Amino acid sequence: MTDKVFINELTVFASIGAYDWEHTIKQRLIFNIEMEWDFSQAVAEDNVEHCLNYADVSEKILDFVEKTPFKLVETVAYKVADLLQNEFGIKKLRIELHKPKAVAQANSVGVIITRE
Ligand SMILES: Nc1nc2c(c(=O)[nH]1)N=C([C@H](O)[C@@H](O)CO)CN2
Repeated sequence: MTDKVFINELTVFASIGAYDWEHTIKQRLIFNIEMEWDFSQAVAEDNVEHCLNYADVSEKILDFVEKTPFKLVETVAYKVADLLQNEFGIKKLRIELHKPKAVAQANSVGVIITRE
């Protein structure tokens, strides 16, 4: 049995880009995240204290990414994965990170990483 908490289309305005001009503006990044979590204790007690609280996870990501300048989307994805594993004890996760409009002919581009 596998239980997962997900967050879809979490949107952050970040200082992100490989080129200097990109750091004179804020650009949109969009996260889709899946995190494995055993629900059994939260369900047994029907208690938010034992769940992986998606509001807390979202707030942590928004705070970190809004405050930190990055060059590559790869770096953002790796650092957010580290943050979630260290702060929340999440063992397995998948992060899909979109940078919309970075390529004019594409809706979005980005990266996908998994941690097992
Ligand atoms: N694999 C990547 N390719 C590119 C990145 C990136 O972060 N990862 N970034 C850029 C530029 O910042 C681009 O988005 C702006 O023109 C180019 N390629």
